[in-house]
Amino acid sequence: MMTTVSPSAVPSHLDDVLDAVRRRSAGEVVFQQAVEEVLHTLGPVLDRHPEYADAHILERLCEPERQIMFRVPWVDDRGRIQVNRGYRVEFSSALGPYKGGLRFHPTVDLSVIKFLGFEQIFKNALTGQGIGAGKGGADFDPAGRSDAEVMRFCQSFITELYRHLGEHTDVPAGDIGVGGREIGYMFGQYKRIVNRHEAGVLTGKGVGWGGSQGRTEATGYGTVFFARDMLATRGQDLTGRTVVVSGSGNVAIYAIEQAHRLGAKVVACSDSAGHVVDPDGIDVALLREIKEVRRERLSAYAAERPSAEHHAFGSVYDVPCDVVLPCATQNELGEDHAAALIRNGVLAVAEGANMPCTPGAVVRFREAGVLFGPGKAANAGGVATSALEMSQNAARATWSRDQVTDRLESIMSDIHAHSRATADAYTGDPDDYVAGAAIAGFIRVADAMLAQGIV
Ligand SMILES: NC(=O)c1ccc[n+]([C@@H]2O[C@H](COP(=O)([O-])OP(=O)(O)OC[C@H]3O[C@@H](n4cnc5c(N)ncnc54)[C@H](O)[C@@H]3O)[C@@H](O)[C@H]2O)c1
Repeated sequence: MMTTVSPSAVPSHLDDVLDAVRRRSAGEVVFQQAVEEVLHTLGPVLDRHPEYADAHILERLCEPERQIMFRVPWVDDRGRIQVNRGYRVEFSSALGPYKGGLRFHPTVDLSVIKFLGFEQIFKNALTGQGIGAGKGGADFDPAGRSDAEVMRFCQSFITELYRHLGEHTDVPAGDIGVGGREIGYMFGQYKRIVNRHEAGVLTGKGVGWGGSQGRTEATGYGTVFFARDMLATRGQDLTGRTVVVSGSGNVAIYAIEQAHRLGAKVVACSDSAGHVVDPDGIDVALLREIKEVRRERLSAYAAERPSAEHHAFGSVYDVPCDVVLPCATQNELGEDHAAALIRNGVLAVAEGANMPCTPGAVVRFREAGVLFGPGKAANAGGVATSALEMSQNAARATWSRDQVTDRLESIMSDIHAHSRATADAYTGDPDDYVAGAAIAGFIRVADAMLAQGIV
């Protein structure tokens, strides 16, 4: 029998859920952080909708539908046997097939994959498309590995994971360390095993063989559209603004490109070995050549660009700017960084990465009146465009780059408007995008779960 949770009992209900997560997922620090961030925003919605608590929606959402962990053995170029650990956490299929990227990075563990999968639930719901939520990856480090080693790793990884995938079941994409090259190797092995050219099983494919125009650029472009829309609420725009971007991978590169298109100047970006400051504006063609083709460090950028300086120490967030786009990794922007950015007059922060700002940094930005766009909303353009890729695959259709970018722009505007309106309706503060994005995503998933019964 279900218990009835009255509004006055909501805070203790949230505490109970959080306590259970902490107990069951002991030691999974970033997963707990992601759950706490969402749960802290949900009080007002549970007050108004006791049916969600009565149906134990939160208890169910915090427990993945399925967690898969597996051995990934492979042979390196010197003939030595290597063993990595692979993961796929299938969090929620309430809105569609599990959907979310694969991350290949030495820091990957179950906690990291669960935090990313949990975030994906609300982000994917917010896009308004028919996609559930999942995330996966491995503690494999592609840095310094030859193409042949990366191929053998990807083949071994998918030889185990393929049985859990399918265009109606679970559809992975890229994330840190997984780009077009890795998706190609994994798709090839999947096709070989199942003997079907099932284009919709992975997104981020090459444009010539089932990929969508504009998918590579979508996350970075979408983050900049979101920043532009936030600024517009204060009668401001990006023209002539100084921007700092962290990271120099897929999301960062195309955020820089779109920021330049909209009239801003990006003066700094980073990688895990330092950052570059380029007062003339980052040269995107050179950055792409160094990062996407040569796969070198940012120091190579500074060596070839007279206006740029490379800093192996210090932080990219010490560089004065109007807008900051953290596009590297989780918890990379802490309270001290936020304080430095605020001192230097930052107006807006849009998270291209997932959870790059620590909870303390978010509080600082909000208290200082800085516009803050959380990753769930600001970086949803990537997965939204992955869903467009799935639509094209299902229809055996190919859309033009302009069609895809126009759709992306309108999806990002809808996410922005919906997050803002939801924040206003539940907290009375339309600028509270953190609450607005989480609540809007939560309501869509919760309503689907109520309709689908206890599963
Ligand atoms: N690729 C997508 O479509 C997508 C979509 C939504 C969110 N994201 C998120 O965006 C972020 C970046 O993903 P990506 O796809 O660009 O990966 P990527 O591998 O292409 O790039 C990651 C970048 O971050 C840098 N980096 C990693 N750790 C760092 C550190 N500690 N300090 C500074 N730089 C560091 C790397 O050097 C690299 O430049 C991740 O948080 C990812 O989850 C990606």
